[in-house]
Amino acid sequence: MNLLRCSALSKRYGNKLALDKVDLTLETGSPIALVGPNGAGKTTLMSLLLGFIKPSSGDIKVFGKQPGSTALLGKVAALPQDAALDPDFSLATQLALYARLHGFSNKAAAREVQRVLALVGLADAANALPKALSHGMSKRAAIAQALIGNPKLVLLDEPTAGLDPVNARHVRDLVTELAGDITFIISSHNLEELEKLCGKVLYLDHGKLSQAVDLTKPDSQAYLTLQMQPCDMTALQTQLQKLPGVEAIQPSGKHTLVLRYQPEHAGQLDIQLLQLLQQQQLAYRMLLKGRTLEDQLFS
Ligand SMILES: Nc1ncnc2c1ncn2[C@@H]1O[C@H](COP(=O)(O)OP(=O)(O)OP(=O)(O)O)[C@@H](O)[C@H]1O
Repeated sequence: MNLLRCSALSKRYGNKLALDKVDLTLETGSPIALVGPNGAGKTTLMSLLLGFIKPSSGDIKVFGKQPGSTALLGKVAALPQDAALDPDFSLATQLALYARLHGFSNKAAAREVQRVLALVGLADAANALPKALSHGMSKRAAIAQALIGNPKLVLLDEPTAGLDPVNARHVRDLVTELAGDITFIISSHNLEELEKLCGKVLYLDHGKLSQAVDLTKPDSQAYLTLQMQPCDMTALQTQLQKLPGVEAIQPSGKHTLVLRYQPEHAGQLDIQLLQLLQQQQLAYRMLLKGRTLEDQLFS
């Protein structure tokens, strides 16, 4: 199903061009990452998707409709980065109010609150005040708010920023669990996390959509990423270069090498590489077919 279609979408604030003729078509499905340096235009694109602001020129359609139109009411939701509930009213009271605003009756709103709180693992905290919640619980409560009414598209802005590893994982698991019913667009600077969660990565830079990486497809060229235990990386690189089919080797970080090879060698190269490490009595930490998202975007 078509999720989003932008054609020559531009947004200008005064003389600042925040989005510059973005053409983009996205289908519903696995989570989509939106990455790019500070000021690249990510929040602007999210705000356009939600209908909070209007394009300066070009066109944008979400599920075939104009963002902000009544046809999209309840279908599109967002978790802003600094989302916060009123500290002094219980979760149940506030979420019920949001559910009422979505058109639920009093009774249905109470059921909806229970449903979304259970989804985020906060069923027991319905009567808690937001000021009594940990940062991780507050984030989950804000996600619960975004899930009211069963939206089909949910935009998450830095959903795990500032969370400890356990709570961050909880949020990631939640997104993975819900991704069958909801398409998520996640804006984040955490590439490792996005790699775990997303099927597609959009890279914005200076308002232009400069790359779109499909993580569900193998790298178009053949790569292996080898992460070693500390060893003489220069000597290892010389050895690896001699393996049949290896075209180029690029260091990536202190103990990691990215090998580009001729695709016809895909069947044997990883085995030959492991044999070489065994002969040399070298220990590796990880051997990955393909490249990390960071290497795909920046090398
Ligand atoms: N209301 C505004 N008025 C003027 N300029 C703005 C406004 N909002 C954003 N900008 C500018 O537009 C550009 C894109 O901003 P945007 O917030 O969309 O980037 P971003 O990719 O979300 O950045 P970050 O990663 O820092 O959140 C920036 O140069 C920013 O300064």
